[in-house]
Amino acid sequence: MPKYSIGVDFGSLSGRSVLVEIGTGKELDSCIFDYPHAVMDKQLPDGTKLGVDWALQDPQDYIDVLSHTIPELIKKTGVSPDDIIGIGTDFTACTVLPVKADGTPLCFLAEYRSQPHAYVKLWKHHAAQDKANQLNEIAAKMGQSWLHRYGGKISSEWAIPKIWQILDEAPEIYAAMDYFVEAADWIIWQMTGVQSRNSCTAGYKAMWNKKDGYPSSAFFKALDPRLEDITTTKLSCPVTALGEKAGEITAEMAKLTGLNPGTAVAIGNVDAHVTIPAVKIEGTGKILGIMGTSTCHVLLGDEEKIVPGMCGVVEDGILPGFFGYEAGQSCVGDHFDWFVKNCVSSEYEAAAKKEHKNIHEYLTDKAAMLDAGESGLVALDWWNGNRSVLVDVDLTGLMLGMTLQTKPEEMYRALIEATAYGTRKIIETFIKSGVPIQEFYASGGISQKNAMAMQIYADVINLPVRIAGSKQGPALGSAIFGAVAAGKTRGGYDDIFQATRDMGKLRDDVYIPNPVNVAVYDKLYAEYDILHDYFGRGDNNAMKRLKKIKKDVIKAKNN
Ligand SMILES: Nc1ncnc2c1ncn2[C@@H]1O[C@H](COP(=O)(O)OP(=O)(O)O)[C@@H](O)[C@H]1O
Ligand SMILES: O=C(CO)[C@@H](O)[C@@H](O)COP(=O)(O)O
Repeated sequence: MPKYSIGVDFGSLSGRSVLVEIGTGKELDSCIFDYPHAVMDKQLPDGTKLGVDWALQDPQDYIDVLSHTIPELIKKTGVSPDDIIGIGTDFTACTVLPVKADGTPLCFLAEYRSQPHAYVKLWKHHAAQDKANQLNEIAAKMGQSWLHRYGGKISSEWAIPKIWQILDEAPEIYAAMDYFVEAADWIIWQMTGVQSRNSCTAGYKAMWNKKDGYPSSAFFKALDPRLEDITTTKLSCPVTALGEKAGEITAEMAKLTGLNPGTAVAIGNVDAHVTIPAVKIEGTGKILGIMGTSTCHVLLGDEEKIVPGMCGVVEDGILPGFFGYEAGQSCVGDHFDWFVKNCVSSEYEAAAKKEHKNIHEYLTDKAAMLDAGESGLVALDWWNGNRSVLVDVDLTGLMLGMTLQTKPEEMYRALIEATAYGTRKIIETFIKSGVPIQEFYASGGISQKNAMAMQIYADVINLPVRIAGSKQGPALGSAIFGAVAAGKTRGGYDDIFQATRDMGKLRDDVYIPNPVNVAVYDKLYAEYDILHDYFGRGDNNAMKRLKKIKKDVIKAKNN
């Protein structure tokens, strides 16, 4: 009798569950649940206004993903819960929330319902940039040795800038929280009844290291004396390595999901990192881009190398025995989404409808008729800041070369190309720093939906591009970890590498660079490079000045 594992992928706007056969990786079915509160970036449900660059979520939506998708999956597939032996989950990160000692989120308590700082701060909450700047300055001044593991700069997306923002702006929330936890770990807590912290988010997002632990209390004290004991209070909890079992489904969670109590639950994981086994990567030289709303790049290395502007290098941070590297682009599909929502005429909308295409497909088909370089456009991919290699969320978008003849499909293509240039910058930085890369693997929505974009990536980075065999890369990866949590004696695996070989999937087709396009894109990339350094490395801080003017005006308007 085959055994099964469930993988649940908690994305930025929805959660997806997939039921997978252990041993083959065959996906029987999947279910999706859109978060009712989506991303709160303007106001809370009661109308409380949020500031510029805020992005919050309501953790009830995560529980609703489990209670909707898992029973539906069991019903649709007809698989008996007796044969579902494991479950794994992955989350966006750093997506963090303040909770009480029993795991209750502060935002569930009536007294904090109108307090923005009581909610989940989503990974793309960028309002703690001033804290990140101060942290980076102090860490550099104090010669903190861990800073190099994060490419020399901590991002405002991460845990410490976010909790420091709470301490500064809402000290009562800081005092009221017993723990500050990643949503990746909170959901595991809800499922098993036990708190755990996974090595991936602790390592990449909270500066924890397998050998050295967290930065010293002297460092936290230098940030703010009130943070001195943070690692033994709000962050305290032993860190567990990926691939371990976190616990088992509780009776209460069994009632909610239809799973059997006692089903093995894998330790929490991150949507990008968890996808490595899903695409059969079990060694070095292959960089994986999870291309959706944003792109996260993950890669295995044999040694710890210092790579400027990477998000981090964490020992065992992706697979045991390797140094896991992460880099990323804060906005990829979001660029295209912004464009189709704001810059396409009703004439185009109507034409797309007539051809029974969605607007992305319509624009892509038109853009695919163009040759590389034909539009005369070049864009910077910073509509949501720059995560790597500049690590600066205050950078903004730019498109150069527009004329009265410029068409929407040309701009759409220029935005796709810009994200490919951003990826090339990241790849070149890794290679220059001694981390070898020979192939690009792609997973996530865009890798499945847009063949033109994938060919552009192959041409811009001049590397073969391989595509994930599953439309649900992260969820499949989570299910693989779920099978490992169950263990061999229950019908799963003891070894993540064997599970990867058996259950990971890649498509047979490969995008091979076209030499004619490679030559044109080399020239365009040279232009991108000049603009990248001019606007991104301080020669011209116009983007920051504009943002400052905007913030001041909005603040005055709201007062
Ligand atoms: N055909 C397409 N070509 C390019 N981008 C697309 C296309 N269809 C949707 N997108 C973009 O893909 C993103 C969603 O990616 P997906 O992987 O499904 O979600 P998530 O990042 O939330 O996991 C959106 O930002 C959307 O703009
Ligand atoms: O930053 C990370 C992982 O480190 C991602 O979780 C974050 O970019 C969100 O990814 P999505 O684009 O929503 O899939």
